[in-house]
Amino acid sequence: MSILLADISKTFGAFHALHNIDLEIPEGELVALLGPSGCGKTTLLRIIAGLESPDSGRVLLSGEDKTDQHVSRRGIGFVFQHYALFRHMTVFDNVAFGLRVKPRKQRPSETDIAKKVHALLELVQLDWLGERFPDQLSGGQRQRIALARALAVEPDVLLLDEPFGALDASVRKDLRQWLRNLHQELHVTSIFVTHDQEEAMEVASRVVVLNQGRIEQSGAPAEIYDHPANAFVSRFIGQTNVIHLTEQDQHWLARAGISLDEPDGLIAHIRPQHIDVAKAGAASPSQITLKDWQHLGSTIRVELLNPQDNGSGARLFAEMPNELFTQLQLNKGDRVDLQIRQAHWFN
Ligand SMILES: Nc1ncnc2c1ncn2[C@@H]1O[C@H](COP(=O)(O)OP(=O)(O)OP(=O)(O)O)[C@@H](O)[C@H]1O
Repeated sequence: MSILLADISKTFGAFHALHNIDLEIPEGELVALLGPSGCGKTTLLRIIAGLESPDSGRVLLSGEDKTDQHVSRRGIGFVFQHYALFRHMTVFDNVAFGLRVKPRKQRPSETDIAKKVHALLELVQLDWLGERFPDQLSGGQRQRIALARALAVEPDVLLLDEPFGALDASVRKDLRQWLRNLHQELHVTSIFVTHDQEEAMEVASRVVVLNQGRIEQSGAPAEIYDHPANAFVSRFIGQTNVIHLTEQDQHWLARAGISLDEPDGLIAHIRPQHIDVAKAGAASPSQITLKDWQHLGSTIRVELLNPQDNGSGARLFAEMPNELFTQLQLNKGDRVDLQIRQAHWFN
Protein backbone atom coordinates (compact mmCIF):
# COMPACT_ATOMS: atom_id res chain seq x y z
CA MET A 1 0.00 0.00 0.00
CA SER A 2 1.38 3.41 -0.94
CA ILE A 3 1.08 6.36 1.46
CA LEU A 4 0.54 9.98 0.49
CA LEU A 5 0.54 12.75 3.06
CA ALA A 6 -0.68 16.04 1.63
CA ASP A 7 -0.09 19.29 3.49
CA ILE A 8 -0.51 17.84 6.98
CA SER A 9 -0.44 20.28 9.89
CA LYS A 10 -1.04 19.59 13.57
CA THR A 11 -1.13 21.80 16.63
CA PHE A 12 -1.47 20.96 20.31
CA GLY A 13 -2.95 24.13 21.82
CA ALA A 14 -0.64 26.95 20.71
CA PHE A 15 2.18 24.52 19.88
CA HIS A 16 2.80 23.70 16.21
CA ALA A 17 3.85 20.04 16.17
CA LEU A 18 3.72 19.57 12.37
CA HIS A 19 3.89 22.17 9.60
CA ASN A 20 2.62 21.43 6.08
CA ILE A 21 4.03 17.94 5.71
CA ASP A 22 4.05 16.56 2.15
CA LEU A 23 5.37 13.05 1.76
CA GLU A 24 4.91 10.25 -0.72
CA ILE A 25 5.90 6.71 0.17
CA PRO A 26 5.65 4.19 -2.66
CA GLU A 27 4.35 0.70 -1.90
CA GLY A 28 6.87 -1.70 -0.39
CA GLU A 29 9.35 0.86 0.91
CA LEU A 30 11.02 0.72 4.31
CA VAL A 31 11.15 4.30 5.52
CA ALA A 32 12.82 5.81 8.57
CA LEU A 33 11.39 8.94 10.18
CA LEU A 34 14.49 10.44 11.74
CA GLY A 35 14.88 13.51 13.90
CA PRO A 36 15.67 14.87 17.35
CA SER A 37 13.38 14.40 20.32
CA GLY A 38 10.13 16.34 20.03
CA CYS A 39 10.40 17.01 16.26
CA GLY A 40 7.04 15.36 15.53
CA LYS A 41 7.96 11.82 14.42
CA THR A 42 5.48 10.00 16.63
CA THR A 43 2.73 12.52 15.91
CA LEU A 44 3.17 11.92 12.18
CA LEU A 45 3.10 8.16 12.67
CA ARG A 46 -0.06 8.43 14.78
CA ILE A 47 -1.72 10.56 12.09
CA ILE A 48 -0.95 7.93 9.43
CA ALA A 49 -2.36 5.27 11.75
CA GLY A 50 -5.52 7.23 12.51
CA LEU A 51 -4.73 7.50 16.23
CA GLU A 52 -4.50 11.27 15.86
CA SER A 53 -6.35 13.64 13.50
CA PRO A 54 -4.49 16.35 11.59
CA ASP A 55 -5.80 19.94 11.85
CA SER A 56 -5.52 20.16 8.09
CA GLY A 57 -4.24 18.02 5.22
CA ARG A 58 -5.09 14.57 3.91
CA VAL A 59 -3.84 11.01 4.41
CA LEU A 60 -4.19 8.83 1.33
CA LEU A 61 -3.54 5.09 1.44
CA SER A 62 -3.26 3.50 -2.02
CA GLY A 63 -4.78 6.66 -3.45
CA GLU A 64 -7.86 6.52 -1.18
CA ASP A 65 -8.53 9.35 1.23
CA LYS A 66 -8.52 7.78 4.71
CA THR A 67 -8.16 10.97 6.73
CA ASP A 68 -11.48 10.54 8.49
CA GLN A 69 -11.45 6.76 8.66
CA HIS A 70 -11.10 4.95 11.98
CA VAL A 71 -7.80 3.30 12.89
CA SER A 72 -9.35 -0.17 12.74
CA ARG A 73 -10.26 0.28 9.08
CA ARG A 74 -6.89 1.35 7.76
CA GLY A 75 -5.18 -2.07 7.52
CA ILE A 76 -2.26 -0.95 9.65
CA GLY A 77 -0.09 -2.97 12.05
CA PHE A 78 1.85 -1.38 14.90
CA VAL A 79 4.86 -2.12 16.99
CA PHE A 80 5.77 0.24 19.80
CA GLN A 81 8.93 0.81 21.77
CA HIS A 82 7.63 -0.85 24.89
CA TYR A 83 6.55 -4.17 23.45
CA ALA A 84 2.98 -4.31 24.63
CA LEU A 85 2.59 -8.08 24.71
CA PHE A 86 -0.19 -9.47 26.89
CA ARG A 87 1.65 -10.76 29.94
CA HIS A 88 -0.93 -13.36 30.90
CA MET A 89 -0.88 -14.98 27.43
CA THR A 90 1.71 -17.32 25.96
CA VAL A 91 3.74 -16.20 22.97
CA PHE A 92 1.54 -18.37 20.76
CA ASP A 93 -1.66 -16.78 22.10
CA ASN A 94 -0.18 -13.29 21.76
CA VAL A 95 0.52 -13.85 18.06
CA ALA A 96 -2.87 -15.51 17.56
CA PHE A 97 -4.73 -12.68 19.31
CA GLY A 98 -5.44 -10.47 16.28
CA LEU A 99 -6.82 -13.43 14.33
CA ARG A 100 -9.02 -14.68 17.17
CA VAL A 101 -10.72 -11.31 17.69
CA LYS A 102 -11.70 -10.96 14.03
CA PRO A 103 -15.44 -10.92 13.33
CA ARG A 104 -16.75 -14.47 13.12
CA LYS A 105 -17.12 -14.42 9.32
CA GLN A 106 -13.51 -13.43 8.72
CA ARG A 107 -12.04 -15.49 11.55
CA PRO A 108 -9.91 -18.45 10.42
CA SER A 109 -10.43 -21.87 12.03
CA GLU A 110 -8.26 -22.74 15.05
CA THR A 111 -6.30 -25.16 12.81
CA ASP A 112 -5.56 -22.38 10.32
CA ILE A 113 -4.71 -19.98 13.15
CA ALA A 114 -2.23 -22.50 14.56
CA LYS A 115 -0.61 -22.96 11.13
CA LYS A 116 -0.32 -19.24 10.64
CA VAL A 117 1.10 -18.58 14.11
CA HIS A 118 3.75 -21.25 13.62
CA ALA A 119 4.65 -19.81 10.23
CA LEU A 120 5.01 -16.33 11.76
CA LEU A 121 7.05 -17.63 14.68
CA GLU A 122 9.32 -19.35 12.16
CA LEU A 123 9.57 -16.12 10.22
CA VAL A 124 10.81 -14.28 13.31
CA GLN A 125 12.95 -17.35 14.11
CA LEU A 126 11.33 -18.01 17.49
CA ASP A 127 9.09 -21.02 16.87
CA TRP A 128 10.62 -22.81 19.86
CA LEU A 129 9.29 -20.14 22.27
CA GLY A 130 5.58 -20.56 21.57
CA GLU A 131 4.63 -21.85 25.02
CA ARG A 132 6.58 -19.27 27.00
CA PHE A 133 5.13 -16.16 28.60
CA PRO A 134 6.46 -12.66 27.76
CA ASP A 135 8.24 -12.40 31.13
CA GLN A 136 10.35 -15.42 30.17
CA LEU A 137 11.75 -13.74 27.04
CA SER A 138 14.65 -11.38 26.43
CA GLY A 139 13.88 -7.82 25.25
CA GLY A 140 14.93 -8.62 21.68
CA GLN A 141 12.77 -11.77 21.62
CA ARG A 142 9.77 -9.82 22.91
CA GLN A 143 10.24 -7.24 20.20
CA ARG A 144 10.34 -9.94 17.50
CA ILE A 145 7.16 -11.49 18.94
CA ALA A 146 5.52 -8.06 18.89
CA LEU A 147 6.38 -7.88 15.19
CA ALA A 148 4.99 -11.36 14.56
CA ARG A 149 1.79 -10.32 16.32
CA ALA A 150 1.50 -7.17 14.19
CA LEU A 151 2.07 -9.21 11.02
CA ALA A 152 -0.52 -11.87 11.91
CA VAL A 153 -3.42 -9.82 10.58
CA GLU A 154 -1.56 -9.19 7.31
CA PRO A 155 -1.44 -5.40 7.52
CA ASP A 156 -0.92 -3.39 4.35
CA VAL A 157 1.25 -0.96 6.28
CA LEU A 158 3.50 -1.59 9.26
CA LEU A 159 4.28 1.28 11.62
CA LEU A 160 7.06 0.89 14.15
CA ASP A 161 7.63 3.55 16.82
CA GLU A 162 11.21 3.28 18.08
CA PRO A 163 10.89 -0.49 17.84
CA PHE A 164 14.35 -1.15 19.29
CA GLY A 165 14.55 1.89 21.53
CA ALA A 166 14.40 0.02 24.81
CA LEU A 167 17.12 -2.48 23.89
CA ASP A 168 20.86 -2.38 24.46
CA ALA A 169 23.24 -1.52 21.64
CA SER A 170 24.30 -5.02 20.54
CA VAL A 171 20.73 -6.39 20.45
CA ARG A 172 19.63 -3.31 18.51
CA LYS A 173 22.33 -3.95 15.93
CA ASP A 174 21.22 -7.57 15.44
CA LEU A 175 17.58 -6.58 15.14
CA ARG A 176 18.29 -3.88 12.56
CA GLN A 177 19.74 -6.38 10.13
CA TRP A 178 16.97 -8.80 10.96
CA LEU A 179 14.25 -6.18 10.26
CA ARG A 180 15.86 -5.36 6.93
CA ASN A 181 15.91 -9.02 5.93
CA LEU A 182 12.34 -9.50 7.09
CA HIS A 183 11.23 -6.54 5.03
CA GLN A 184 13.00 -7.89 1.95
CA GLU A 185 11.03 -11.09 2.40
CA LEU A 186 7.60 -9.49 3.01
CA HIS A 187 7.71 -6.15 1.16
CA VAL A 188 5.09 -4.60 3.47
CA THR A 189 5.22 -0.80 3.25
CA SER A 190 6.84 0.03 6.58
CA ILE A 191 7.68 3.20 8.49
CA PHE A 192 9.80 3.20 11.59
CA VAL A 193 10.57 6.09 13.91
CA THR A 194 14.06 6.53 15.24
CA HIS A 195 16.29 9.28 16.58
CA ASP A 196 19.37 7.18 15.80
CA GLN A 197 20.85 8.22 12.45
CA GLU A 198 22.98 5.10 12.17
CA GLU A 199 19.89 2.92 12.61
CA ALA A 200 18.00 4.92 9.97
CA MET A 201 20.85 4.74 7.46
CA GLU A 202 21.47 1.04 8.00
CA VAL A 203 17.91 -0.21 7.85
CA ALA A 204 15.82 2.09 5.66
CA SER A 205 15.56 2.34 1.88
CA ARG A 206 14.52 5.94 2.40
CA VAL A 207 15.18 8.36 5.25
CA VAL A 208 12.92 11.31 6.08
CA VAL A 209 14.68 13.87 8.28
CA LEU A 210 12.33 15.90 10.46
CA ASN A 211 13.14 18.95 12.55
CA GLN A 212 10.70 21.11 14.53
CA GLY A 213 7.68 19.71 12.71
CA ARG A 214 9.09 20.16 9.20
CA ILE A 215 10.66 17.79 6.70
CA GLU A 216 14.23 18.95 6.15
CA GLN A 217 15.04 16.29 3.55
CA SER A 218 13.78 12.97 2.25
CA GLY A 219 15.84 10.57 0.17
CA ALA A 220 17.91 7.41 -0.04
CA PRO A 221 20.47 7.12 2.79
CA ALA A 222 23.42 7.73 0.44
CA GLU A 223 21.73 10.79 -1.08
CA ILE A 224 21.13 12.33 2.33
CA TYR A 225 24.63 11.56 3.50
CA ASP A 226 26.44 12.77 0.37
CA HIS A 227 24.15 15.66 -0.52
CA PRO A 228 22.64 17.09 2.67
CA ALA A 229 20.07 19.75 1.77
CA ASN A 230 21.09 22.07 4.59
CA ALA A 231 23.30 22.52 7.63
CA PHE A 232 20.84 20.79 9.96
CA VAL A 233 20.80 17.58 7.90
CA SER A 234 24.56 17.65 7.42
CA ARG A 235 25.14 17.83 11.18
CA PHE A 236 22.42 15.39 12.11
CA ILE A 237 23.51 12.67 9.66
CA GLY A 238 26.91 11.49 10.81
CA GLN A 239 29.97 13.31 12.06
CA THR A 240 31.13 16.44 10.31
CA ASN A 241 33.74 19.13 10.89
CA VAL A 242 31.96 22.48 11.01
CA ILE A 243 34.37 25.30 10.18
CA HIS A 244 33.41 28.99 10.26
CA LEU A 245 35.87 30.33 7.73
CA THR A 246 37.86 33.57 7.86
CA GLU A 247 40.43 35.10 5.51
CA GLN A 248 43.26 33.21 7.14
CA ASP A 249 41.75 29.84 6.22
CA GLN A 250 42.42 30.51 2.53
CA HIS A 251 46.00 29.19 2.50
CA TRP A 252 45.64 25.88 4.24
CA LEU A 253 42.42 25.18 2.31
CA ALA A 254 44.19 25.90 -0.99
CA ARG A 255 46.94 23.45 -0.03
CA ALA A 256 44.24 20.90 0.83
CA GLY A 257 42.81 21.27 -2.69
CA ILE A 258 40.06 23.83 -2.08
CA SER A 259 40.40 27.25 -3.69
CA LEU A 260 38.16 30.04 -2.42
CA ASP A 261 38.32 33.69 -3.38
CA GLU A 262 36.44 35.00 -0.37
CA PRO A 263 36.13 32.45 2.41
CA ASP A 264 35.10 35.03 4.99
CA GLY A 265 31.66 34.23 6.42
CA LEU A 266 31.27 30.82 4.76
CA ILE A 267 30.65 27.71 6.83
CA ALA A 268 32.31 24.54 5.60
CA HIS A 269 31.05 21.07 6.58
CA ILE A 270 33.69 18.43 5.95
CA ARG A 271 33.18 14.78 6.89
CA PRO A 272 36.15 13.17 8.66
CA GLN A 273 36.42 10.41 6.05
CA HIS A 274 36.69 12.99 3.27
CA ILE A 275 40.01 14.27 4.61
CA ASP A 276 43.16 12.41 3.50
CA VAL A 277 46.13 12.79 5.82
CA ALA A 278 49.83 12.31 5.00
CA LYS A 279 53.04 13.05 6.86
CA ALA A 280 54.32 16.47 5.72
CA GLY A 281 57.67 16.52 3.91
CA ALA A 282 60.45 18.92 5.02
CA ALA A 283 59.51 21.33 2.21
CA SER A 284 55.81 21.50 3.12
CA PRO A 285 54.71 24.79 4.71
CA SER A 286 51.85 23.02 6.56
CA GLN A 287 51.48 23.94 10.23
CA ILE A 288 48.75 21.38 10.91
CA THR A 289 49.82 18.77 13.43
CA LEU A 290 48.58 15.42 14.69
CA LYS A 291 47.32 15.89 18.24
CA ASP A 292 45.88 12.49 19.07
CA TRP A 293 43.93 9.52 17.69
CA GLN A 294 41.22 7.11 18.79
CA HIS A 295 40.37 3.57 17.67
CA LEU A 296 36.77 3.26 16.45
CA GLY A 297 36.92 -0.44 15.58
CA SER A 298 37.91 -0.82 11.95
CA THR A 299 38.73 2.87 11.55
CA ILE A 300 40.94 5.39 13.32
CA ARG A 301 39.84 8.92 14.09
CA VAL A 302 42.74 11.35 14.11
CA GLU A 303 42.55 14.68 15.84
CA LEU A 304 44.41 17.46 14.06
CA LEU A 305 45.35 20.90 15.27
CA ASN A 306 45.27 23.75 12.78
CA PRO A 307 47.02 26.74 14.38
CA GLN A 308 45.50 30.18 13.87
CA ASP A 309 47.29 33.53 13.65
CA ASN A 310 45.93 34.60 17.02
CA GLY A 311 47.73 31.72 18.72
CA SER A 312 44.64 29.54 19.15
CA GLY A 313 44.13 26.31 17.26
CA ALA A 314 41.13 24.87 15.44
CA ARG A 315 40.53 21.15 15.83
CA LEU A 316 39.79 18.97 12.81
CA PHE A 317 38.90 15.31 12.73
CA ALA A 318 39.82 12.89 9.96
CA GLU A 319 39.04 9.18 9.72
CA MET A 320 40.82 6.38 7.91
CA PRO A 321 41.06 2.58 7.93
CA ASN A 322 43.36 1.06 10.58
CA GLU A 323 45.79 -0.34 7.98
CA LEU A 324 46.27 3.05 6.35
CA PHE A 325 46.97 4.67 9.69
CA THR A 326 49.61 2.02 10.42
CA GLN A 327 51.22 2.61 7.01
CA LEU A 328 51.42 6.36 7.61
CA GLN A 329 53.61 5.84 10.71
CA LEU A 330 52.40 9.06 12.32
CA ASN A 331 53.39 10.19 15.79
CA LYS A 332 51.86 12.81 18.02
CA GLY A 333 53.10 16.27 17.08
CA ASP A 334 53.97 15.33 13.46
CA ARG A 335 53.16 17.95 10.83
CA VAL A 336 50.68 16.67 8.23
CA ASP A 337 49.45 17.58 4.75
CA LEU A 338 45.73 17.30 4.05
CA GLN A 339 43.66 16.66 0.94
CA ILE A 340 39.95 17.40 1.22
CA ARG A 341 38.01 15.24 -1.21
CA GLN A 342 34.55 16.64 -0.53
CA ALA A 343 33.03 19.56 1.38
CA HIS A 344 29.65 21.20 1.69
CA TRP A 345 29.10 24.92 2.07
CA PHE A 346 26.37 26.64 4.00
CA ASN A 347 25.84 30.26 4.91
N1 LIG B 1 -1.11 15.10 23.11
C1 LIG B 1 -0.23 16.10 23.11
N2 LIG B 1 -0.50 17.26 23.74
C2 LIG B 1 0.37 18.28 23.72
N3 LIG B 1 1.56 18.26 23.11
C3 LIG B 1 1.90 17.13 22.48
C4 LIG B 1 1.04 15.99 22.44
N4 LIG B 1 1.64 15.02 21.73
C5 LIG B 1 2.85 15.50 21.34
N5 LIG B 1 3.00 16.78 21.77
C6 LIG B 1 4.16 17.66 21.53
O1 LIG B 1 4.40 17.68 20.13
C7 LIG B 1 5.80 17.62 19.87
C8 LIG B 1 6.10 16.44 18.98
O2 LIG B 1 5.90 15.26 19.73
P1 LIG B 1 6.26 13.83 19.15
O3 LIG B 1 5.94 12.82 20.19
O4 LIG B 1 5.64 13.68 17.82
O5 LIG B 1 7.85 13.96 18.97
P2 LIG B 1 8.93 12.85 18.61
O6 LIG B 1 9.73 13.42 17.48
O7 LIG B 1 8.29 11.53 18.40
O8 LIG B 1 9.81 12.86 19.94
P3 LIG B 1 10.58 11.67 20.74
O9 LIG B 1 11.72 11.27 19.82
O10 LIG B 1 11.05 12.36 21.96
O11 LIG B 1 9.60 10.59 20.97
C9 LIG B 1 6.49 17.56 21.21
O12 LIG B 1 6.93 18.87 21.55
C10 LIG B 1 5.41 17.10 22.16
O13 LIG B 1 5.61 17.62 23.45
